Amino acid sequence: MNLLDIKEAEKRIKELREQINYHNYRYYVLDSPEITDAEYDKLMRELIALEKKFPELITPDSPSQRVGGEPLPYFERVTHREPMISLADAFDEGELRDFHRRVTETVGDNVEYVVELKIDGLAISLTYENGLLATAATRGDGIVGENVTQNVKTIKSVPLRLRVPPEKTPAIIEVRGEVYLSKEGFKKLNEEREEAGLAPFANPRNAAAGSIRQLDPKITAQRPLSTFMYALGYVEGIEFTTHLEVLEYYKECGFRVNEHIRLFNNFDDVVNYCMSWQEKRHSLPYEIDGMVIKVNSLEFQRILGSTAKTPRWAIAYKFPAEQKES
Ligand SMILES: NC(=O)c1cc2c(N)ncc(C(N)=O)c2s1
Repeated sequence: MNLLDIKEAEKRIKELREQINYHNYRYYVLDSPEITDAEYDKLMRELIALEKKFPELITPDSPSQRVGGEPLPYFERVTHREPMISLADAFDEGELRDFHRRVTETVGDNVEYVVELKIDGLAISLTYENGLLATAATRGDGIVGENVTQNVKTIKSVPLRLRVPPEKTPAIIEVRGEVYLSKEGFKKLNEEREEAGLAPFANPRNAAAGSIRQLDPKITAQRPLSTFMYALGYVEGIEFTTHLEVLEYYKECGFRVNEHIRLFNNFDDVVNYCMSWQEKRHSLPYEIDGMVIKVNSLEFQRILGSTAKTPRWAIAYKFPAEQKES
């Protein structure tokens, strides 16, 4: 095997890695593939064959590294650099307006809010070091979570490397969001479980949690999990001034960010938007259990701070429980 072979292989492996990562991004993040599954599989087969021949050329962001390794005996614990907060709940319009009044008493009337859907899945924290996915952890108790990196790497909407240029790549960033199963994916999974004589999952949230907290990544890899990223944890090497900027940056990085996120500068619109989703949510392809309202300015978030348990700059509006069809 002469030096030329290895140099040629290295060039071709880099090309294939970038092409396949791009096509994963197109299919799983933008939901608009450019090639057929057969063409994608062909690229994957060529990459795996080349990496088999030249294992020293395998890199951590190679799409071949997504398919899980051996089952783990247990999950290691991970301490979040920045705690994962839990939100206070508002159950009606009055409680929403109380939140707004408390905010304006502290930062004044000129405040913008970002309003987002509250995805009914499992919270996750992804730590990228110099642009590479280093650790994925569950929320746990907010301070310490479980290391589920091998499982999260099987989720194709999670980039193994941030899709931004080096000058926009932070040394460290904790990207937070939700892993979820679509209503369709949940239904199909439960049909498979019933056929296999296994107990069905009660709801998509339990199914997502059960799929991520699997010790065997090959089982996780078979589950149609997806993600929406929506919050920032610890970050080093990049500055943001608003929450909306963080979400725009996440899109540049190649994360899935929910399309129904809106910015409002008056609270009546916030309330109307939240109420409008009480019925509309039934037409969504995934489950939500409410809305999340956040002060957009990160400076105002710092001024408002947090109570012992929850931020003063955000609140969850929970939809009233529905009568289950009997
Ligand atoms: N516990 C939390 O802080 C959050 C939980 C959730 C959730 N389940 N879905 C969406 C958001 C969001 N868009 O911010 C948040 S924030």
